[in-house]
Amino acid sequence: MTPGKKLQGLVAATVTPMTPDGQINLSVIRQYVDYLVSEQNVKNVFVNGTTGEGLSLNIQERKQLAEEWVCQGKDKLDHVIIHVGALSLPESQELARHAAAIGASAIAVIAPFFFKPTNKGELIAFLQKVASEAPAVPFYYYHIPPLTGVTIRVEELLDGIKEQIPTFQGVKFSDTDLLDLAQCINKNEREQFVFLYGVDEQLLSALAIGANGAVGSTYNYLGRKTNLMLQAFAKPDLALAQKYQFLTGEFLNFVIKLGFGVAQTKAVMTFVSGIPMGPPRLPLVDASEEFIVKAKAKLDSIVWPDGD
Ligand SMILES: CC(=O)N[C@@H]([C@@H](O)[C@H](O)[C@H](O)CO)[C@@H](O)CC(=O)C(=O)O
Repeated sequence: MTPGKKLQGLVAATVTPMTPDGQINLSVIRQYVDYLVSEQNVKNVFVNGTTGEGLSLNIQERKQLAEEWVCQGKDKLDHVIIHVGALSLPESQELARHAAAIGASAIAVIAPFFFKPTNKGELIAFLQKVASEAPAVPFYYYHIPPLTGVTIRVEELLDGIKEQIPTFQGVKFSDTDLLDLAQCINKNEREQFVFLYGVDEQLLSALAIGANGAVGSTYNYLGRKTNLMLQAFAKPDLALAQKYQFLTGEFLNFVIKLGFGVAQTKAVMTFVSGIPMGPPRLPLVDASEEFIVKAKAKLDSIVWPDGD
């Protein structure tokens, strides 16, 4: 890992490999790291998040996964961000201390979503209690209202947050409310915070507004293509960047209509990378054979601007 290197560009929201009988499968993580770096040109990972089924794992499993990613990512990955959010504050704090002890690059925390914070003060109080357990580790708020139901606007959250959470580094913004994102970026005049966008099918819009990078599930297997979109945007060659966004959108639009979530991401990642990611954990169920056949045919049919 590269301490001090600014987090930008793509971050793969990793899936959690599992054995056919549903145990976490640490043995393929080394291969997974090598695949992301060499085949997808992605050198940052977000572990135990939504795609990683973090909230469906027990504390022990989450710690083992965090350790394996940090260990295998050493000298290969730039950033290993560990999601340590949990419904129970002491569990979240324990995971934060653990992430700090193993040398994670950063931690992130989702809003608690059973008993939900109802205002900014309650949410910040929870985040602060977790962040303070890892006082030397950069901290990200993981905003994903479609799943948490916590809709407190990030723009509001940012005011004065650094005073309460000195390690606050930025936001993983997994929402379609680009007005909120734009207001956050507009407030970030001194560029002290990092905004990583989490809705892969509309990343280009977020880049135009000023997002620094992205965390998402598709960067596991479309990282190389999305990196080409980032390059085109930076050039700037907007028409080329749009072409990449339209094509990833075409794939996602197709699979979303079939029913697309973490189980399906595991299946796609398995057939694209050749690494067995295994089944998801209940209540999620395996992607159907029909889904796999159709998704593979769709992905194979796409002709990318780089000729692939
Ligand atoms: C709801 C959801 O799973 N969103 C994904 C996206 O990458 C999503 O899979 C993609 O945009 C396709 O819809 C990420 O934001 C989640 C994520 O980064 C994570 O796993 O922590």
